[in-house]
Amino acid sequence: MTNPSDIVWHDHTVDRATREKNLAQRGLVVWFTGLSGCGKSTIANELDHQLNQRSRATMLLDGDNIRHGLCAPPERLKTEHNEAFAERFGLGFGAMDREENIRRIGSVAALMASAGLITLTAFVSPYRADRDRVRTIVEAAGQSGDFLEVFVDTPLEVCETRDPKGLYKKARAGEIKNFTGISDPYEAPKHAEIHLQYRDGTTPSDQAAEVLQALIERKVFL
Ligand SMILES: Nc1ncnc2c1ncn2[C@@H]1O[C@H](COP(=O)(O)OS(=O)(=O)O)[C@@H](OP(=O)(O)O)[C@H]1O
Ligand SMILES: Nc1ncnc2c1ncn2[C@@H]1O[C@H](COP(=O)(O)OP(=O)(O)O)[C@@H](O)[C@H]1O
Repeated sequence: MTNPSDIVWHDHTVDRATREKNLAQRGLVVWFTGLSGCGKSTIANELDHQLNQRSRATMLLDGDNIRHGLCAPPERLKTEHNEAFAERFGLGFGAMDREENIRRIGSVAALMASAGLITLTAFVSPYRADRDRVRTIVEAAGQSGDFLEVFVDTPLEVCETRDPKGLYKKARAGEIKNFTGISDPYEAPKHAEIHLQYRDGTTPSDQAAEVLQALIERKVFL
């Protein structure tokens, strides 16, 4: 057994305040959550673009991309590791696998925020407890207000009509199990800092601008 007290935190000469001063901004995590197809990736990508037009230092972590590496499924890990390794560390979509997925991403996002980056994340993250745990990790590494939850509140019917990857069709046909909104739960945030309510005709750019405005109001950068 590893005794956690044998692993000691090492403080670095270049601290967070120095990194933030050099970047002229505050590091934080902007956490997009919502159903598949609600617009998380599209809006976060547009916000990333709007921030970079203002010369801000950012990073975007996106569910589909992270599941190609850090949080790959067992089937993908099997090509480079043995079966036992792939089964132990590969992640699917059961509740415990999603919990570990969000834990890993939350830790990475907290490190990025500590580097002074405006860190955007786009994950379904359906469980409130998992998101709240990330909030705690991020705020413990920095300060209260370093975690902004953005609820992309697009109704299931709209997401299913969009079905950009054809996944709802497969889920309805029973070809995908544990599909959020169809055969798996989604726990909506109760106190999201930013609530992007669906309105017909509102563009991803409009919704990204709403989040950008919230960052400006919070003086994340000057
Ligand atoms: N069963 C099931 N449920 C939900 N989503 C599924 C599932 N299987 C595959 N996909 C695709 O994987 C993307 C979700 O990955 P995440 O890492 O964001 O999920 S989670 O936060 O761990 O719940 C999700 O991406 P988005 O559509 O961008 O949300 C889907 O494309
Ligand atoms: N206002 C909007 N905001 C976000 N996406 C929208 C909007 N209107 C239409 N869309 C479309 O909906 C789809 C959302 O897909 P995506 O961003 O991948 O969602 P998610 O990452 O939540 O699964 C895209 O095809 C996008 O073009």
